[in-house]
Amino acid sequence: MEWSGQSILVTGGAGFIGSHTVVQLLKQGFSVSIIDNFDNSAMEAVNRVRDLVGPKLSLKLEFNQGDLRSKEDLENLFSKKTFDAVIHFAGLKAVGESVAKPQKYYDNNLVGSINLFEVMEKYNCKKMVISSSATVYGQPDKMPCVEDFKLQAMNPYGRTKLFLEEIARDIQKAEPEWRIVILRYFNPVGAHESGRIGEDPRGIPNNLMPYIQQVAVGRLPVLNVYGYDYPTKDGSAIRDYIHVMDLADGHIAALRKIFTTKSIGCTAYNLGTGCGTSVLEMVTAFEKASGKKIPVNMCPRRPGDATAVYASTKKAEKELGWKAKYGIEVICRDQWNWASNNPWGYQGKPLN
Ligand SMILES: NC(=O)c1ccc[n+]([C@@H]2O[C@H](COP(=O)([O-])OP(=O)(O)OC[C@H]3O[C@@H](n4cnc5c(N)ncnc54)[C@H](O)[C@@H]3O)[C@@H](O)[C@H]2O)c1
Ligand SMILES: O=c1ccn([C@@H]2O[C@H](COP(=O)(O)OP(=O)(O)O[C@H]3O[C@H](CO)[C@H](O)[C@H](O)[C@H]3O)[C@@H](O)[C@H]2O)c(=O)[nH]1
Repeated sequence: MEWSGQSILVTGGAGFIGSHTVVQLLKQGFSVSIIDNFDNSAMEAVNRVRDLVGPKLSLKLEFNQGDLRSKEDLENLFSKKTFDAVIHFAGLKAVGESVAKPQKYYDNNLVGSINLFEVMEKYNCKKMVISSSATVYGQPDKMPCVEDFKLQAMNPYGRTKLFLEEIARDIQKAEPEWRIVILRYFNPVGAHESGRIGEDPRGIPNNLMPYIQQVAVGRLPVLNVYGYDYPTKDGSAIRDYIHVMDLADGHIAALRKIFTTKSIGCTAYNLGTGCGTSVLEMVTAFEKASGKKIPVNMCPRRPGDATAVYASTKKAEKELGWKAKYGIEVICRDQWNWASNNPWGYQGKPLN
């Protein structure tokens, strides 16, 4: 079967990873429909995706404001158009908020996903790429994380990802016609090389890179480094930071696999680089890329954080033919390009 030129529904396509993936999908010749409720994104991101791909490819992009928790919104979409596959990004992702408001996370991430499965089944669209996370490995005793490790969630957000994976496996087992690829992202960072689209979190960022970025542009005074007594080379924790454009290409590789492999079943792949970088190494790399000093405040460990998490990349390399191209220098260069051109994100100026 041909695997490009088809019609793809992207849930959460206005968000950070979704917007970058939509650019790559359009460039590869796919037609794209987005559904997003702007819970954590803005129309400006979609407008900029259109600018980046140009007027001709923009004709192949359709935006629908809608919520996966509303079956009516999904019915409206599927009854009007035939989709060859769905890439499912839509979801809430803040670990701390999920601990404080677990129902909100189960409702949004699981009810929304179950609605999506039901409507896809009804309209006989049974090919899907799902966003999961390295968080489903919990705190493994061995590194790198291999796809067949025991899965274990540490908080409500992580449980929504783990349950979503299990739901997908059960549905595919019951109805073998489904072809599903689950992608477990490690730490997605960086931005499109144009500096036009990037990550724009609401409120004070929880994650390292957006926080460093906001210190560099003067929105925040100092970076709190959570943990300086880990058993690592410099005492700070280690993660596998992956460029969002590498991730976007990983989704194209997953689609190719789905369209060309009848027997794919429901298969999970790590999307990471296989390289670990410490918090302090990342600070130094960002200072070098930006020419800005990032003041740091050494703090106690953040509860629930692991010492070191990085991916085994062998399965994705072998079976998807995909490998990350970019390291932390390019990540920091592109993140700084986005930050310096858009110090206040898509809103353009501080919100009062
Ligand atoms: N960024 C990360 O660190 C990371 C790591 C691992 C996994 N993930 C997963 O990848 C996916 C994408 O993450 P992201 O970083 O692009 O997040 P994001 O918040 O930037 O994008 C998610 C998008 O989904 C939309 N959305 C949320 N709930 C919705 C709903 N019910 N209906 C319609 N739209 C809805 C939001 O408005 C947003 O545009 C998420 O499922 C997330 O859990 C992200
Ligand atoms: O202001 C900050 C923010 C983070 N960190 C440290 O930086 C490292 C990375 O933290 P992030 O919050 O950026 O990322 P995590 O690895 O904790 O988790 C992220 O990536 C995971 C996948 O591995 C999950 O998807 C999770 O939901 C997502 O938040 C951690 O050691 C953390 O303690 C700081 O020192 N200061």
